[in-house]
Amino acid sequence: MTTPTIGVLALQGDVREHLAALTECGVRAVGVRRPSELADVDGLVLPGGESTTMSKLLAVFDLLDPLRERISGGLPVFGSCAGMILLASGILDTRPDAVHLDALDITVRRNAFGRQVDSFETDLDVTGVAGGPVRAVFIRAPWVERTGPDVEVLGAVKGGPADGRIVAVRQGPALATSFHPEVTGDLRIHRLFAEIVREHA
Ligand SMILES: NC(=O)CC[C@H](N)C(=O)O
Repeated sequence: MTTPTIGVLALQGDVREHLAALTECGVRAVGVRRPSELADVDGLVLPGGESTTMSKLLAVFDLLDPLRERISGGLPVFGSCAGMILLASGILDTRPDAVHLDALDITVRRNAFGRQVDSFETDLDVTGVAGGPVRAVFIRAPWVERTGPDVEVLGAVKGGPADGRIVAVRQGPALATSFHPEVTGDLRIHRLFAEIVREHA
């Protein structure tokens, strides 16, 4: 395949950081705000930010139906933090009208790590990521409370009050992390996603 084009949903959240990380991975990285832009990408990153705000903006920007269609057509997607929440099939502790895109057969709990530890960092082994643990940065992050039979658990917290909580998952072309790989300068998660995009092209 020629260089894949990977979009970053650019409605809200840490769009620039994902665009920079993807560009460093050698793919063409573009912001996606319109259905025509969505139609042109080989994969899409849903960034961290605020999932209920992004839910509303998806509808305002007429992206909800086209995005659902592309996901059911097998578009590779990577959601980090709020992006993971949007990709889930079930969401706990959210607004009743929050959007779930059903790309992953998981139930997530929003803001699961609690207020005292709203933000923290830890080292995490991630299946499929070679070269040692990933530095995982959690910012008012969700965790995964249920995984369906087709979901592969790629990473879970080790130690502390959240020991064993699932924070990285994959189901076919859909990848999600509770944490923010775009803020650490470690490109391995973005490279993994770029590989998934190439495989599915
Ligand atoms: N850093 C993040 O993406 C936080 C997610 C946010 N707590 C939400 O519920 O959408």
